[in-house]
Amino acid sequence: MSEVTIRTRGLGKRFGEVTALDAVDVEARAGTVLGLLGHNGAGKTTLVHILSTLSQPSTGSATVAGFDVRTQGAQIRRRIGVTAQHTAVDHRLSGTANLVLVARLLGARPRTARRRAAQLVEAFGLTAAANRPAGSYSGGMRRRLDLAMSLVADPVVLFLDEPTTGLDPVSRVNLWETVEALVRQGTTVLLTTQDLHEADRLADRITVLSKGRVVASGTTAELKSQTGRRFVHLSVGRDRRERAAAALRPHGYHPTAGQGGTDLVVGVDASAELAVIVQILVAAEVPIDGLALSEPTLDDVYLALTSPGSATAAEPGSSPHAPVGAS
Ligand SMILES: Nc1ncnc2c1ncn2[C@@H]1O[C@H](COP(=O)(O)OP(=O)(O)OP(=O)(O)O)[C@@H](O)[C@H]1O
Repeated sequence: MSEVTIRTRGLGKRFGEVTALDAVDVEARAGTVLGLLGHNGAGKTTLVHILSTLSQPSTGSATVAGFDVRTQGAQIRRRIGVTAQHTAVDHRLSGTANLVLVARLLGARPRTARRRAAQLVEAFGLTAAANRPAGSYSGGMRRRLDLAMSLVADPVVLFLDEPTTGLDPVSRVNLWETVEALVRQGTTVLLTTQDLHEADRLADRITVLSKGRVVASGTTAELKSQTGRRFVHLSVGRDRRERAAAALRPHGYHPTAGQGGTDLVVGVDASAELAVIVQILVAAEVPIDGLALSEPTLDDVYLALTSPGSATAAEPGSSPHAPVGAS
């Protein structure tokens, strides 16, 4: 088992009356991506600020790369890279000059700084534009440069705050592949994102924050199974939809209208219920043209965990569908 690179225990942060973080425990192992999800104001930025030593916790403890955020900030700052939502790129300087500047600020000699800048320019596919002012770069190129700038010092831990916001689909995938390559080389990434597809793709483990507290933590598969709900998608023909819904209702199933080729969607707690639903419809003499079982998506999980009255939101995926035969 690889070592733990980020660890918090009972971490709390208060701003006057506001409790931004309350007894937060998170953990990320070396060479993995920890996805941090949560609504606006959930406490994500506060947590990243504490871990990157921009602010001190009110209670609890945290270590990054084995160093204590309260007492060993300088050691931590030497080992981390931060890519924030507002890029650190100086638009007047060229890509190369931005990278050289960062390297020089970190204490590298001019020659070493130029060498590191050249390596990163190449690694991030910016060679052709390296000597142009960064202000002339596309959004995707600027994001790549920003990421390259956070990697000048070869950080052990990388904090990525919504790294692909505003990027086109191809640039997003390119950036994801870059992050995946870094992680394969051993970098630990703390990824804050509102993009659940991004979290699903990149994160090994996910922590969901709500109102400063951890409401769920685990692999995406664990979180998906935690919501406990799967969906049976039935094709029975539009004219038989009513009859099928009426047959299912007395058994405690409340089908909703499907979309596309699906006529009905039924939430189930276990895959085995698929057989039960089929038996009910066969007994009611409703022919089934097609059926499929779908897993909850990370969006479903997130909504179930964070929406107000999340017990009712435990019917993930059903929200877009109108109830059938509300009698
Ligand atoms: N410097 C501060 N002074 C007072 N309150 C603050 C301060 N910083 C954060 N807060 C409060 O702490 C809570 C958590 O904020 P934080 O910025 O960490 O949330 P977030 O999850 O990053 O939100 P977003 O997704 O909108 O960026 C919010 O209620 C916020 O208003």
